Amino acid sequence: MRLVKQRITKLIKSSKLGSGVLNRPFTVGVEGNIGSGKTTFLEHFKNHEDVHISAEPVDRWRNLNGHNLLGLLYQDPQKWSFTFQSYVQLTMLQNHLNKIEKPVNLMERSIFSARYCFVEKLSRDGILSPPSVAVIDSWFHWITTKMNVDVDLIVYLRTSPEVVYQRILKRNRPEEISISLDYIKSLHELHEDWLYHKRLHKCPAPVLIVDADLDKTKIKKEYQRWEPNILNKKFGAHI
Ligand SMILES: Nc1ncnc2c1ncn2[C@@H]1O[C@H](COP(=O)(O)OP(=O)(O)OP(=O)(O)O)[C@@H](O)[C@H]1O
Ligand SMILES: Nc1nc(=O)c2ncn([C@H]3C[C@H](O)[C@@H](CO)O3)c2[nH]1
Repeated sequence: MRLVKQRITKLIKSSKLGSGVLNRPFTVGVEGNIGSGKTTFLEHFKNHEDVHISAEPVDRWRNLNGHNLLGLLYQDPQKWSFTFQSYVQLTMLQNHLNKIEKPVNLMERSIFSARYCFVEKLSRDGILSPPSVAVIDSWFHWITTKMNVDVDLIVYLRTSPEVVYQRILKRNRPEEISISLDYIKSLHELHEDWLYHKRLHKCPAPVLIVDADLDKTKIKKEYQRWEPNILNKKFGAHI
């Protein structure tokens, strides 16, 4: 309760731009590796009257004025990763700032995982050059200090790389045919450092850990276990 009080006080004191401080719903960031089940998790909540789903804007990344930026990224990351990350940062910012009427906003990923997991990976691999990372970071810093992109809770769909890799193969998204198990393992370690060990970048909110390796037949109970924390409309009740 003390933590919630602190966050409400921070919201009231915060003079951030963006959607204002008191008309922001209880915002939950659903994070996890590729194929960890984020979309499936959101499906579980999508018919709840108090919940708005902010899906990851993958369709926009696959068609920006006819350009499939996601496809270009995976075909030639050296050439297209800056272009792609620039557009990811814009579209995720738009998701954060969307005017939501409902008390709970469930976001699929966030501006934070784009920076702390994906950009981090591209930077460490030397695919994004230091000047490119510096530009992305400059935008990220301005956005996260001047705009109201706060998240109140993170749900981390924690998985094993081998499990999600099989799911990705089975789902067979055309752009993802070049994804390797090594890439999935690296993204897993970055999620773990950020959300489990909390030794990478600062964590923007408390983290709930969901065992997302559980198969579809068993995972519903795991989702239901966390409903009270996620449907925390008391927090968002003031909008
Ligand atoms: N618990 C589960 N058990 C088995 N298969 C699952 C489970 N959750 C999701 N899947 C399957 O794995 C694939 C990826 O699931 P989903 O699209 O929900 O993941 P995601 O995290 O949204 O992926 P991405 O990061 O690529 O958007 C889908 O084919 C889905 O049906
Ligand atoms: N490079 C990169 N940066 C991001 O910020 C990012 N966010 C998501 N993705 C990829 C993962 C899935 O293939 C697909 C759907 O999540 O998009 C990203 N890829």
